Amino acid sequence: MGRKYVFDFDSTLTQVEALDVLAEMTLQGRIDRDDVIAQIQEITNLGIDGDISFTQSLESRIKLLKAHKEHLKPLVEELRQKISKSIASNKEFFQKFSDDIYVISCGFKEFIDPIVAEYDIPSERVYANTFKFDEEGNIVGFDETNVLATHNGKIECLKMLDLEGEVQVIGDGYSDYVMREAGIAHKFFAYTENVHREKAASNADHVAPNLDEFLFVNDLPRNLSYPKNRIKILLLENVHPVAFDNLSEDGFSVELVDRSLSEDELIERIKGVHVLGIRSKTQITPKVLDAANKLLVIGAFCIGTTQIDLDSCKKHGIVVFNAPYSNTRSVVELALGQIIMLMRFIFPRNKELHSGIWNKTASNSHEVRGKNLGIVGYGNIGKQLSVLAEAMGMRVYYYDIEDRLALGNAVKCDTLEDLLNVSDVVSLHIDDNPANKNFIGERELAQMRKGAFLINLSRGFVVDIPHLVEALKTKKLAGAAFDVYPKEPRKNGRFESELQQLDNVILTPHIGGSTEEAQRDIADFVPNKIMAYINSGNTVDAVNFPNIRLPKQVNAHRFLHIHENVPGIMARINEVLAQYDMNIIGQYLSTDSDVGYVITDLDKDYNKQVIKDLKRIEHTIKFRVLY
Ligand SMILES: NC(=O)C1=CN([C@@H]2O[C@H](COP(=O)(O)OP(=O)(O)OC[C@H]3O[C@@H](n4cnc5c(N)ncnc54)[C@H](O)[C@@H]3O)[C@@H](O)[C@H]2O)C=CC1
Ligand SMILES: O=C(O)C(=O)COP(=O)(O)O
Repeated sequence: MGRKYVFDFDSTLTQVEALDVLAEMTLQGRIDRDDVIAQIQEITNLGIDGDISFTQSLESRIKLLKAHKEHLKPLVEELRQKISKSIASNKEFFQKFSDDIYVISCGFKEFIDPIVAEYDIPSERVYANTFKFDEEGNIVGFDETNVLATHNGKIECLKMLDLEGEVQVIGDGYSDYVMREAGIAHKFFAYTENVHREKAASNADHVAPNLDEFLFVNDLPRNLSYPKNRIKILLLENVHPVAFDNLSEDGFSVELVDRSLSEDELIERIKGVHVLGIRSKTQITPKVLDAANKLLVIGAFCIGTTQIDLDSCKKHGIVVFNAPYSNTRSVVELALGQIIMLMRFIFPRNKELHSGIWNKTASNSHEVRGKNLGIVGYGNIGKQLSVLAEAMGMRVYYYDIEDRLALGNAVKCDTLEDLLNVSDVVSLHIDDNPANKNFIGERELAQMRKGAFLINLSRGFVVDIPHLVEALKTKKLAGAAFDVYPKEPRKNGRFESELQQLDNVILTPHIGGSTEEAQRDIADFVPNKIMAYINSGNTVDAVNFPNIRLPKQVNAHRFLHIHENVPGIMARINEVLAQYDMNIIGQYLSTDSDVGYVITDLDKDYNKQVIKDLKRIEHTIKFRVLY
């Protein structure tokens, strides 16, 4: 005996409560509009949660509404735009199971019928109230003889229907749950895509954050093979809240942690996590990756990626993205500020004055105009600094191991020594490659001008700190500004460094890229990359993986196969597909020396056994099905 599916309408099939929308329309232009809308919403909620009788709730709302027949057409138009997202994307289910789907709603047939008709639910399977109109077409009441106008009317309604087979109820409210409580329905799915009502959720057999989850649990035809709410995302290190919004709005289950986690903590937390978001502090080691049984992608919500073992990630089929541009401007602005602060000895003056000492002096204070700025590492940050520093009248010299075109009037130095010899300020912007450890050591410090300044906003290990301390103490250098350190704490609290208490040394706690603007931009950039990979397999801009931009696939399944790059895998994949008579409508391959990434788009229906066979192909690292 088949199953029957009983759907609620308001806030389940649509994102909204239709009577609230109607109120917005009818009350337009009235000065007490906001008050009346608030009253209506409150009454709606009281009714849904069963705190007042439904008839009472309906009567009061209709009275406040003052609606007219003519409002119904625009109302339906509006509701059409407000179909719940996962309902709209699973139209096929409604079409295929049309005979088994019912709507039982305490709303009104006048607006429900036209909406659900588009989902192949005919009027005779829609059970709802009907309006009463006066001669002028004003809505003055409702058919009071309808059971759905009474308290717990849904129970009576479903009883009268006397449906055969297992009855499943899908709705957002307690008034839907009561059908299950009364024993007429067999299962109640609390539908939370639009609103989470605790009273319904806590009583439900299953909480369905969307229709994908409901269809998945029942193994029914669906648009997504795996519901997004089952994809777990763990975001560490206090990433900007917009990242949470972006990812949860797309349907993922997102958890936030405001600090970095140690290896042991991460090993504990990473199980079952599909997407991990980190910043510069979290170390992703092979041990962490071994524990990451579900991990598909890591988002570095920063520029640097050496905290991540990129090769191990690749071997595990884990794709890594970063945000290479979002915080560059913020770093540049801080560097500019530090150049001025250092050359004017502002921090020593500031410290003196805070401790009650007035020391007005021009000694050693200089304008930055006409001074030589040496930029080491002429990449995204170095180049921007070059342009802005020239705008302040500085003469820019730069050194890079790669050939980099000079911007403006900047002068390229052939050797680091040339740059160090000529610069009044040296600013380090080389990348976080471990080969850059102690890049500025005793010899390089000796090559700097007497009385020069050193700025490091790149990575702490790039400078040999004991030798720098020596150079500062002996006054070889007149000052330094450091934002990064060889050892940085995982969370806010105590910090110790040999650079503390030195004259004219500005210390900041790795905040070069920590501005609202930069973090906000990263919170869009990285989630977009993550979503593009999870939702369609795109790896454009991945830092450790063959890059591939895929076309949007409509009406097809997409198989993503990651394997070790050894000869013959592609042929094996296609052999398996041929065995199952699968029609390939598109196939894309991208490889690097270690891995191959094959994406195959196929006609709709397929034998599930094919997945097992594809996973069994030797050298397979990961396999995933989309749609
Ligand atoms: N303090 C903070 O909050 C932030 C720090 N950073 C750090 O800033 C640094 C620079 O970032 P981007 O400009 O985006 O990197 P980038 O990759 O665009 O540029 C780095 C440049 O350094 C050059 N380079 C590398 N090693 C070198 C060497 N030994 N000698 C000379 N040149 C060398 C590269 O060829 C490249 O042109 C990175 O280490 C990054 O992690 C980035 C953002 C925020
Ligand atoms: O972007 C980078 O590489 C940085 O150093 C900034 O890191 P953060 O996001 O502040 O941990």
